[in-house]
Amino acid sequence: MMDGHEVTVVDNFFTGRKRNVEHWIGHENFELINHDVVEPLYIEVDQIYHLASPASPPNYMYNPIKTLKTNTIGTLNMLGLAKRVGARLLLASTSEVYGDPEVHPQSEDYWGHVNPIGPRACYDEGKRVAETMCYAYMKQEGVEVRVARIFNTFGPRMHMNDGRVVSNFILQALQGEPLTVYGSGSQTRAFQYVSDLVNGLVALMNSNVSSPVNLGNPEEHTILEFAQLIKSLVGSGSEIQFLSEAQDDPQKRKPDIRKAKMMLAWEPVVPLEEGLNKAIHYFRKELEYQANNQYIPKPKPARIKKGRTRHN
Ligand SMILES: O=c1ccn([C@@H]2O[C@H](COP(=O)(O)OP(=O)(O)O[C@H]3OC[C@@H](O)[C@H](O)[C@H]3O)[C@@H](O)[C@H]2O)c(=O)[nH]1
Repeated sequence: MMDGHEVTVVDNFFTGRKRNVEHWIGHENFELINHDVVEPLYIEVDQIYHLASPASPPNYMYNPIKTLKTNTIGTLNMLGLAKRVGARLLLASTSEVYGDPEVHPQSEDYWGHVNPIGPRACYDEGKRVAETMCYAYMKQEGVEVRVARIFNTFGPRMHMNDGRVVSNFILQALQGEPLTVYGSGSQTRAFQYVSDLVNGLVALMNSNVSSPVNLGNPEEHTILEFAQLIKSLVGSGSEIQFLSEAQDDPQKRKPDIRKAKMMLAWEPVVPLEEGLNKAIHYFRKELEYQANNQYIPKPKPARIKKGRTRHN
């Protein structure tokens, strides 16, 4: 929008929030449509960033059929729209297409290790078939596609109830609650800050790279290290609580980003601690906002019925 593009945001608000975009309402380049991509959409566009789908494991497992419909029927609808109007489509795919990987770090040519009938399948298999659909439309119909395999990402405007590890740990640390580590905490992840991802998505969309590209920050830590780091950045006295491990939880994950560096001249630039401090600041404000804006329904005054005689 700041570059002069007209942007139409399409959201069914299943996990999104109007408050995340309300500051743009009224801007001449901005439009917001309340729509679910599982239904067809007829608009005129040049580029489609197909980001729809819950991405947090508790959210996508909450309604697996809906997650599957969004990633299959929703992707078909968006590819159909791209074909009709001659638009380029960028699919937000995921590091979860690599499953619980046997190759480390994960590069784009790794086919993955996914349980097709496990609890995560609605999302990881959903995204895998979404990629398949993109390349079928490219080959058969000539639709221009871009596929970003997005690794763990965090930042301001994540939902308080998102359920992913960074927002959970920050909120727990801020409220003095125990930080919930699933399993031993020896599993690893590498987290990128949201602005790095956005720059990567725009670079990929406007590149000529049609094959999948990993977008992530390769700085890898164990989940226990994340818990300790967040505790110390918040200055929290919270305990660390070990809970049972999540089923099919990938044990190691770290992106190989050589392709993005070479073909998009992109790499993450926001250091982990700087990004975490921004997210901590955001959630601190959110907790204050919530405390000051609790909706407490007032008791209704008794209704006085007019024009009726009361019979005892
Ligand atoms: O409170 C928590 C939450 C999560 N975890 C652990 O922290 C790790 C990361 O979990 P998250 O839920 O944040 O994210 P995951 O890596 O499992 O999945 C994510 O992968 C990449 C993206 O496609 C998605 O954002 C999401 O599916 C897991 O090992 C999980 O078990 C905790 O220890 N405690």
